[in-house]
Amino acid sequence: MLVAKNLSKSFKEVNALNNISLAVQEGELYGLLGPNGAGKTTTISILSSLLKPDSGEILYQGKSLYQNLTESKKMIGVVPQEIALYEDLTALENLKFWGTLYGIKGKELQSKTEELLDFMGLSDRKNHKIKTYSGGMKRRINIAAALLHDPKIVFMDEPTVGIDPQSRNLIFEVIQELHSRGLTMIYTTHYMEEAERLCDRIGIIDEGKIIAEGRLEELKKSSKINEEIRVRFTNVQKTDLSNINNHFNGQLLIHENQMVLSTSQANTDLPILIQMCTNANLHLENLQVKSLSLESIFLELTGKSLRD
Ligand SMILES: Nc1ncnc2c1ncn2[C@@H]1O[C@H](COP(=O)(O)OP(=O)(O)OP(=O)(O)O)[C@@H](O)[C@H]1O
Repeated sequence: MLVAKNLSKSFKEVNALNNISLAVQEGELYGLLGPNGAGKTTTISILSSLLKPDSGEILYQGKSLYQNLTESKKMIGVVPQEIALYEDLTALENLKFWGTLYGIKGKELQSKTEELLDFMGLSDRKNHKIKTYSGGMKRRINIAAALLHDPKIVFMDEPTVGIDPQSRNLIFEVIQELHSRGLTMIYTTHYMEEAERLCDRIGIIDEGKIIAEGRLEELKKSSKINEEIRVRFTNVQKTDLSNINNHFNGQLLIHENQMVLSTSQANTDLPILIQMCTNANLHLENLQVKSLSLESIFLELTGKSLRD
């Protein structure tokens, strides 16, 4: 469906993309996972023709994007990170506005907007102004706007940023339904849980490069580590964990009251860890040994946390 070869892009001295190649099959949900500034938005802006690469090649169904720009654009839908809706218009008016831009008219526009409002579960609110919508509802209309012209491939740029967990689940349901209908999607996120839950295949991107790619099981198999020890403390400061951090150099992630140790030898590391916590007088609230997550794989590959 989509093949991109050796894409590079610089903004003055910032090397935003460095020789990125990827291929997405028809019907696939491909996740681009990476921290802020990794190059996700630049990648999808280039793949969707919003931005020209400095070098590289993009093919849709075997044909060059730029040699078939008009045809290719009809195949592409983009859900931008920023909400692209008029606050003072209703949801229906917004969708009609976007539909007109795509050249959809009359009865077709009417039925398409109604169908998408229904699909997004927002028919009963269609005549309310966008400014009365919650963040999650705006996101759903933003997704609907990208689907009006029946694209074959849709790019979604961090569609769950800044919304509550319930709205996030509704958006996941929408994406899973679109996936089951066979839509090809590229989904960017810096939340590893989303990539794990939704995506068929994941490309891990950092500093403008894809540093690992594959299905979740493949990524896990290729990693040297295989387990995570997750410890939640009742109350802990980063400095309380400095001895533990020094001992397990480079294997530890710390977020607020939680610490995650990535290891290939949980049997040996677990007793040492518990002993060190006892010595430091730390109160454990919860302890789990789990199989590897994407976050630990990212730590192993880059030496840093996805959330930095
Ligand atoms: N128009 C621009 N001008 C200058 N620098 C830019 C521009 N767009 C992106 N960059 C830089 O390119 C790099 C990649 O940015 P990009 O927005 O693609 O990352 P991202 O992974 O999407 O991050 P985020 O999750 O924060 O959106 C960053 O260093 C960013 O500052």
